[in-house]
Amino acid sequence: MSRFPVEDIRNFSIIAHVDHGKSTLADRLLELTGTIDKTQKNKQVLDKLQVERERGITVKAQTASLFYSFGGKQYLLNLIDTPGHVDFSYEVSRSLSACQGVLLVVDANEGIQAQTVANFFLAFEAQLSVIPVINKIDLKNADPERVGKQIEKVFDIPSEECIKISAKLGTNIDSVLQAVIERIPPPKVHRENPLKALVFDSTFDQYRGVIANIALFDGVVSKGDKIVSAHTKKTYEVNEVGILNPNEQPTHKLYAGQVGFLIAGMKDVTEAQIGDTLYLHNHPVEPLPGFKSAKPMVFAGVYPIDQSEYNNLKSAIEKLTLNDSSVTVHRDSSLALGAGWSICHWLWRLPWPHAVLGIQIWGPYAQTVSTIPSQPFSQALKIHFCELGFLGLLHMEVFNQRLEQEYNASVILTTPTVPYKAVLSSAKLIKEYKEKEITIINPAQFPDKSKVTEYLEPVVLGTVITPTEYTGKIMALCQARRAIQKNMTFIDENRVMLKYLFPLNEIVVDFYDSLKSLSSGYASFDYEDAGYQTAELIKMDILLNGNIVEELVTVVHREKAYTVGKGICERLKDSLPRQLFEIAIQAAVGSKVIARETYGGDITRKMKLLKRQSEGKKKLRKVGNIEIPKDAFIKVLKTQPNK
Ligand SMILES: Nc1nc2c(ncn2[C@@H]2O[C@H](COP(=O)(O)OP(=O)(O)OP(=O)(O)O)[C@@H](O)[C@H]2O)c(=O)[nH]1
Repeated sequence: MSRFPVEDIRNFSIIAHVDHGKSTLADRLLELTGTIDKTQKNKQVLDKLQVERERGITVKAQTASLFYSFGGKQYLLNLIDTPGHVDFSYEVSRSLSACQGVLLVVDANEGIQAQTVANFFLAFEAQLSVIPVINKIDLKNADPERVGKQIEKVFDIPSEECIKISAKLGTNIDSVLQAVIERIPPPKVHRENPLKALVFDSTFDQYRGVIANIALFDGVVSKGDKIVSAHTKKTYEVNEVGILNPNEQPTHKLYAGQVGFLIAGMKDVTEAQIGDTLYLHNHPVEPLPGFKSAKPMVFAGVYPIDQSEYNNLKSAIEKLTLNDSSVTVHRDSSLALGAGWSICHWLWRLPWPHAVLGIQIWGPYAQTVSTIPSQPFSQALKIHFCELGFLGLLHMEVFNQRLEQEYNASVILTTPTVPYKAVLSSAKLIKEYKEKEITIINPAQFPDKSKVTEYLEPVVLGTVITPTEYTGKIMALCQARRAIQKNMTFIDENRVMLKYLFPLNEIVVDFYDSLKSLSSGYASFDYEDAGYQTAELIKMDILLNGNIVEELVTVVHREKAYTVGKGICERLKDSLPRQLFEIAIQAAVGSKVIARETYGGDITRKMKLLKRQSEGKKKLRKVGNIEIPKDAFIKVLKTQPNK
């Protein structure tokens, strides 16, 4: 690695809207530089995760070092592939911190999309050189001239600077590599200074422990060096360093300006914080600024399907969050089960009185009972779960899929919620929470209106880019989601860019799907955090035969209470098994019932039971003898309340 002086190194990323061809371009760059074999028919080599290959998307940024000869010199080009989806822009900005320039890939047919705009500004704000690349020029409908003009209009980059390529056919890939060398500056680093390395990513390997991806800002690191983590102050001996080519390839040393991996006996997942600075023992340095921690936008409870698997799930989550640090574990909690509902959730085949006598049940129920851990009964009646924060819904789904595929953990995710806030007026509550403004993630903790000055909800600034013919429908959709229009710009004669301020809650579940379906898939969407706004929020209870079902308490905007309440009641009705007697399912705000479904009451069977009815019915109603299937509760929580 010493062959490469700093001026012969380029660190760059590829950024683009989803599906515009980043990974395909990365494959071609890898082939052209001989990093991978052309004949292997490699496809998306950098998409290593199973979920990435299945979904055809990149969720995790990957790094590869390429060697390229140009003008009689060999260059070391470090390519960092990044995800394109809105939920993963956190990975994008992390990747950018290790780069000096980017290739901004735009589809020659689709043109600039919402994520193109978002990604461009991430790079622009980081003061990186931007090389526009118009891809897919082989497509029948490709119009690179039009896209070039869009780039000039929206990003102020002269259209002559655009490189027109077909990543699929390998057309003009050479010009891309040459532009990387000519237009991106080498990193500004000092090899003679003591080591200063940024951990910009890390993964956990069962056998080798933590593998950190590092970018060296100063100095040199070699196998055998003693290094210190600025974050934990722990000292380690470096076992292995090397480059990613794209698989790990050990080298003797890594020098400032280079990017590679490092293994140093970090066993615990908490030891390799992304954003940490590593330095040599006895040569402390000023740590690099690190990264802002990712801000979760949606929260969801994660339950193991089998409660006895809870500890395994917890450790799988710990490992996966090391690799995907944008997931925050908000709460590792347990919900004490009170009402008959919850007990039935556990012992769903048993009617309530049996559950009370739970420990003494034998015979046909023995199987069910044995799923209760051998703890005191009160302990057994707890559902253990983790509440996790995600950057968005796709992020949540991908995390779930990765837990299953990479860690063999089967989980159930509940409907996502957003973090609301309340400004407290009650002195007692302020004392209890030790602050005036509290964030509410668990709806059960939503303070009563009489105890607050105001409620606040998170808002985002959304960008929609669409062909003009769908503008009317999209505006109506945005309005129905309580959004406020901020701006409207034509990016060419056929496309318009709309900016709206959205309550996050209104877009978090199904907005993207609705937008796609009413624009036949042509509109694109992206959003950025825009703080909080005052909102008329209310807490809504769901009652079964007059008993509040704790797990289904939700916070909704006053305007949406009826729709959401009705939806939950209907879904609950559909999820419960047939009942002999009538049960009321109600949605209520305070003491006011706003939606109601009546359910059950099988007439023929009822007739037969008429004689016994009166007493029995009363008893059953009183104790809420509802046999609730295990998945009913989950179905209701899982299904999207806004639909
Ligand atoms: N016709 C044509 N298709 C292309 C070209 N480049 C990529 N594609 C196709 O476009 C689709 C998306 O390409 P990817 O490389 O996966 O796109 P990406 O931007 O990496 O997508 P994400 O990883 O999901 O963000 C694939 O079906 C590619 O085969 C091209 O130059 N021409």
